[in-house]
Amino acid sequence: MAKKQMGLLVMAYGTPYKEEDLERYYTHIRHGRKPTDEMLQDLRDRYDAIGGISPLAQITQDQGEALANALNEMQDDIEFKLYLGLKHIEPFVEDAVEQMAKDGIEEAVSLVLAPHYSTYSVKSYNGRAKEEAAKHNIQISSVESWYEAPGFIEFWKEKILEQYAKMDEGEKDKACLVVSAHSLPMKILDGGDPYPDQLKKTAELISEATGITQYEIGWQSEGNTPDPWLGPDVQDLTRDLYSEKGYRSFVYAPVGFVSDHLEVLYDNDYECKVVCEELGANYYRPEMPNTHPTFIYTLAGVVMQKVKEQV
Ligand SMILES: CC1=C(CCC(=O)O)c2cc3nc(cc4[nH]c(cc5[nH]c(cc1n2)c(C)c5CCC(=O)O)c(CCC(=O)O)c4C)C(CCC(=O)O)=C3C
Ligand SMILES: [Fe+2]
Repeated sequence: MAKKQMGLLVMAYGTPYKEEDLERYYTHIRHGRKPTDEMLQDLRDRYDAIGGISPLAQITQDQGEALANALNEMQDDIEFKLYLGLKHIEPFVEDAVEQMAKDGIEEAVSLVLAPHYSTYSVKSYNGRAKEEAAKHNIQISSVESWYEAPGFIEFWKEKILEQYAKMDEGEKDKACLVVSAHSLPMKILDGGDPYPDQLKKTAELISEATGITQYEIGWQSEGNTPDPWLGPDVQDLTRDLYSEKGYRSFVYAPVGFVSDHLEVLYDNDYECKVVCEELGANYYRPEMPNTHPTFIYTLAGVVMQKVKEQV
């Protein structure tokens, strides 16, 4: 029997491919408003600090391919065909859906490479995908979140414990795990957005799995806008925990992200590290999921479950 063809729409934030892309990328993030020269320079400096451009473009591509391969390996009924759709640079989410239509795809499943659901992130990705899909009569079923998938927790457990294994017992007693995600404007809370509760749940599950009870939730990478953003910011949190709870080692687990990219390589590995150095505390940051098999097979399981719900 011929395999059924299904589109696999993998969506992610996107990043500049080369330095010249920076301005139009930032302008897209700002809903079409050009950043000032100062804002642009500030962003350029941050990319320069991580080596010029972000490794994210390649990692997203690799994650998509690894996921499609895993899905095609684990079952014989469906042939998944990968389409990458990005939020802020080409191939945009709409480009990916249009390509599906050109390829004759009638049915697809979509997944955002971000574990927690928010109106600002996952909802907007899936909304854009569905709007374009409707124009082409493509049926898309969308995974909405996977922040409590056992394999996802298992991945973080392994990587966090790898860091704790570097400490002696005395250091562990004064160590704090900082579980974080990208901050969002506080106005998301008005609509009852589940984002903060989902992060809390991920943190609780990691605590249960690792046995680490000294943990805190923080927010990071907040945007350059006048709105109030969800806090505490991980840098302020680090200072407060140092002085109020006596912690001397900090293990940062930015579980709202899945790749090595600017928000981790700069906001954690540079900014949080500087705070730790100023305080005289130890800085640790577990490896990100990237294309780790535990992570990829977890996503494959989540996608298959969504596909099965549809039949
Ligand atoms: C929820 C969320 C995620 C996680 C979920 C998901 O992945 O979808 C995420 C991820 C990412 N965000 C990224 C990059 C940026 N985000 C920005 C700005 C903003 N992000 C926001 C939200 C999120 N962002 C928001 C509400 C703004 C303010 C917009 C405004 O101004 O109204 C800016 C502008 C400058 C600045 O504010 O820093 C940049 C450069 C990169 C790529 C890094 C790389 O290239 O390696 C990644 C993975
Ligand atoms: Fe962002």
